[in-house]
Amino acid sequence: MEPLLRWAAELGVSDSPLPSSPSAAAAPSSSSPSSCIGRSLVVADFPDAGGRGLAAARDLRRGELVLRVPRAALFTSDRVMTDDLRIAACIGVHRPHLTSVQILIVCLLAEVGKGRNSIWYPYLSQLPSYYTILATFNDFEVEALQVDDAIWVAQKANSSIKSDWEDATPLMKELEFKPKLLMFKSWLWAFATVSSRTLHIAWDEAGCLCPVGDLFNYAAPDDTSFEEEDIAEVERLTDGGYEDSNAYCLYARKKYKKGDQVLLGYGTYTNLELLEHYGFLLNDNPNEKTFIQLDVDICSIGTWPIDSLFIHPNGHPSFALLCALRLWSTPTHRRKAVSHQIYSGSMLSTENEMEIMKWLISKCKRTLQQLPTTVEYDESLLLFLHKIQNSTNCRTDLKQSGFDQDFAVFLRFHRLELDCSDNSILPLHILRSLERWELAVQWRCNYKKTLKKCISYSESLAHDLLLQLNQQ
Ligand SMILES: C[S@@+](CC[C@H](N)C(=O)[O-])C[C@H]1O[C@@H](n2cnc3c(N)ncnc32)[C@H](O)[C@@H]1O
Repeated sequence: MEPLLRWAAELGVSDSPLPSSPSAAAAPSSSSPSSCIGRSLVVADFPDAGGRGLAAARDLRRGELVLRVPRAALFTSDRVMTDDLRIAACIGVHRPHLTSVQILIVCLLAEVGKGRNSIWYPYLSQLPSYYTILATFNDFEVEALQVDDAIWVAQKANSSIKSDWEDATPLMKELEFKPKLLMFKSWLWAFATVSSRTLHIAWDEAGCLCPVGDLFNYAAPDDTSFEEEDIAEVERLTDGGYEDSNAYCLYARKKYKKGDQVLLGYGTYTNLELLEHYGFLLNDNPNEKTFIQLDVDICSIGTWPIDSLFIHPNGHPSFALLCALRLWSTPTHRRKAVSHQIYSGSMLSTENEMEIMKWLISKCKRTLQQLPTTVEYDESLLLFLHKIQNSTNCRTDLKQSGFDQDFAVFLRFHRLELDCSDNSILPLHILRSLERWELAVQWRCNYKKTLKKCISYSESLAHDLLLQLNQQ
């Protein structure tokens, strides 16, 4: 990490507030030219929240500038092409048939191919060696998602990246990439790097790679994290962006105590989207949306977009889903008469609301029954998967777990014998597959928990409605 921080300092990356800021004068001069950070941020490990990340080196105020990355340090395709005219010439010929993301990936792989001769080497050598985005899931791991929609998203992600790779291969051959860099595996690695680490810039849809700035881990944007009393007009409400000062500027979105992890809000993603683009998910994601299979007549009944028809993490149906169900459960000849009431979000009648709750209960129960495993099973499997990844004696741990059958299927998929030798540590590719399997189980388990919450919520509401009916 030190070579990266030194290299970044030479390029002007800095976590020091601008000299005009009063706190700059007051802050101790702890950073040295050998590192671009140390005054506001330090690199730290957060095993339960993203692994390597950035911690506050001192108490940070909300809205404070915490990192400036000048344009000279941003990895963009135009920068690579300005520095390497051969790459620029080849890309120029193929550009009309390629997207900006494909071009950035080719530029990234071209620089990786230069090894130590690349001016980006200190940065490239600190990039993760593997990723867990959905497109990297093998068939076993995709199957473990269990829910058709999620399986479809994973398969589509993989096939679309494969097709991008095929389209860009003639260009990479023209650039005389080494055989290893021409492989789909390398393309997938570069795609995942771009997907999970780029920041938005106005002049390139693919975004930019931002050395050191891409060490911030993610927290779901959640308005409740804002402390009203801290809001001053001059303070920033965004995480950051490319500014007139020709630098990417990143700000603290809230107050941090020294040692806290400083987090960025990458956007409002559901867990499936987080998994698809970033390769992780949050058990407590305020932006999670749980979709259930809805008949066409429900989906098309009103003007609500299909992606607004979902269940919230607390089990409540979304406003649009509730409205759509109210309309759908109204006899056709009465729909026009009640549409004003429906669109304003009002309940139509106790009977109508009861019917909807009963429908939700039965729909969620049927969905859960059709899935091959229960929440309880998934929870124990998660404990086992966690344990086995850290195991120094997998045979014993396996025997005690009760998951030997599942593990046998997993190993058979990888063409490995079940008979792990005594105190063997599992091979690296198996450990990585276990990590992705765990993510798939975590995703489906959260999905099922939300359906169970929806059942409880609907049952309790139906119970209250029944009491109201009886009192009438
Ligand atoms: C921009 S990088 C952040 C730095 C990264 N941890 C590293 O070591 O380079 C984004 C990646 O960090 C990980 N990550 C970020 N936030 C996370 C979180 N809250 N939980 C788990 N992983 C997270 C994911 O792998 C994600 O794709």
